[in-house]
Amino acid sequence: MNDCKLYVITGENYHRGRELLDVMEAAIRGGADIVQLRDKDAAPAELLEKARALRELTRRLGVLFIVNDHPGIALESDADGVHLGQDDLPIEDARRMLGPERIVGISTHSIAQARAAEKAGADYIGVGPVFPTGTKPGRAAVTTAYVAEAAAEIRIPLFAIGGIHPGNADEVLAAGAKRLCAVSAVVGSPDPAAVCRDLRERIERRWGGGLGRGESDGARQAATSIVLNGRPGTTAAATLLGLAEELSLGEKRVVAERNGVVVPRAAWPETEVAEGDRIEFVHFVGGG
Ligand SMILES: Cc1ncc(COP(=O)(O)OP(=O)(O)O)c(N)n1
Ligand SMILES: Cc1ncsc1CCOP(=O)(O)O
Ligand SMILES: [Mg+2]
Repeated sequence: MNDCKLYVITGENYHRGRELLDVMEAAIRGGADIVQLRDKDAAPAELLEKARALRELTRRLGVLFIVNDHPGIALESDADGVHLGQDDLPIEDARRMLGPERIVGISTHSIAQARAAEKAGADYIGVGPVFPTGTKPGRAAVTTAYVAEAAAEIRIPLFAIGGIHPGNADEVLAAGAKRLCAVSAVVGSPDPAAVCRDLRERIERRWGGGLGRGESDGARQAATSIVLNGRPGTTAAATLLGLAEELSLGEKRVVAERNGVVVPRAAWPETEVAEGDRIEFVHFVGGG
């Protein structure tokens, strides 16, 4: 998940009658590369149904999918991971439930919480709310001072969150955040794709666009620029198999195309991923 830059969280109160999947697909097509299902109102069965639908969408479009608050739903929907709050299940317990491969992220509101999260093995932290926000009413803003403090010290990826929109994103990036997260600015917009494009461009203008997969915040690895499922990106993978594994697709029923030609799975290990390749992974749907 190290190369994820723009995290978009669902917020159906903001969707203005639009379908959840349509809004989130627009966000992903605009540049969101990690998506979270956050729904405080849905009953468990409805939440699971939404999680499964978002899992299918995110897999088809090649982005990560996280479930807020509910490790059990994350497992049942085969999500990539779970996001925990400070008052939720401890990281160690979530890790035991989800195993070493899935992502466990946690909200932090102070440098002490960030240090504890890193020590406990979190894969990423949320840092916020940076600004006051109607999505978390009554929660004090941590300000960009905490963003700067965390960015200077914490080695796992951090996503700045809370009241972030194109008009203030540069301030958050200038404080040291390399990754942004938003709810209302994206899903409340009539054009979620345009807002995501704007936020992504700001991130890339500040930090560069070629952050490779597997890169830690401290060290850049060699990266190959490719177009993956229609979106420009980079990979550190040398082969199609490596790329599929990076995307957690190694075991999945997907068809791969490289530059318009279908590549049989048996040939993935020796099919090199080269600069400028157009690669599509298509989720295989259907029975029989
Ligand atoms: C990426 C990200 N960061 C922070 C949060 C907030 O989580 P939490 O503090 O548990 O609050 P709720 O979202 O559960 O209201 C998040 N969901 N995602
Ligand atoms: C869930 C959450 N956690 C900290 S701030 C926040 C809300 C972010 O929503 P918005 O981007 O609409 O301010
Ligand atoms: Mg929570």
